[in-house]
Amino acid sequence: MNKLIPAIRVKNLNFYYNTQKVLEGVSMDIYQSKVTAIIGPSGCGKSTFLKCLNRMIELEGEVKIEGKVEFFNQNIYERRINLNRLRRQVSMILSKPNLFPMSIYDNVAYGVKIVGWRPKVELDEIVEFAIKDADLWDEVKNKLHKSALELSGGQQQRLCIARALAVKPKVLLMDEPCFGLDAIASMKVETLIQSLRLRSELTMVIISHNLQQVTRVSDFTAFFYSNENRVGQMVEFGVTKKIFTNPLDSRTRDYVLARRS
Ligand SMILES: Nc1ncnc2c1ncn2[C@@H]1O[C@H](COP(=O)(O)OP(=O)(O)OP(=O)(O)O)[C@@H](O)[C@H]1O
Repeated sequence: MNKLIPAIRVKNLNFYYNTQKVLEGVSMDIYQSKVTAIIGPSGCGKSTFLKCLNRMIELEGEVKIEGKVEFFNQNIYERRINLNRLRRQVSMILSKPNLFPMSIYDNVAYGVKIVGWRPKVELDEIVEFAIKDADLWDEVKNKLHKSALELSGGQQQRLCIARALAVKPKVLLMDEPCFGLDAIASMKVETLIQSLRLRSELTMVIISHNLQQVTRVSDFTAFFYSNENRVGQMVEFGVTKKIFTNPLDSRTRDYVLARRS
């Protein structure tokens, strides 16, 4: 394996909703250009953790964060961080597609326009490239000005990915991106993740309950689990193949085996 460079370093992260502690002592590196999967039982704090990586968690209300999250060596919880810039560079794909009620074209152009004015030809090109990057071009090229909400669930999810790609993020956080999709739509999203993994500098973090999918798409896996006080911890992190064939911790082994059988 080539030298691994951390895009994000999480150092001793504790997280609270109000006074309720949800995550404790999470430390891990998320490597550049790799896919890291987060797995674990429901309620162990996977989504919460993901939202801490671009400060989306602060939209959840009264929250407290201790520890550090460094994005290319800068602590994102420092006061002077530009949140809009951070969330463009560390972009989030939710389990339910969250498109705007506007055209396919405008959805993808939206974030690009916020960053700054561009001539129409340039914008057209960015939109086309992003939709091609999201493996959706052939399906939508003749209806770019139709409502994005008329697309199927799987197409909407790939359009969300196109919208994120249009502003050239460094990291893509995906929270169960295939949730609720049928097998074919789910496979298309998975194929897209595979193709982004092969040909780009993009770093991806994906939460999935589908462990078969995790073994197919990820390079590294982190296993989260709630302790006896129902506080989430990262129990084990490693190369995906090792986590699934020879984990160190019995809790990881039990979870991986139970969900495979
Ligand atoms: N906005 C919120 N306010 C208060 N508590 C919350 C909030 N969101 C989540 N929680 C609680 O935090 C804990 C962790 O939730 P989280 O959604 O991060 O877990 P998860 O591992 O992603 O679960 P799942 O696999 O079911 O999506 C749970 O006990 C949950 O009830």
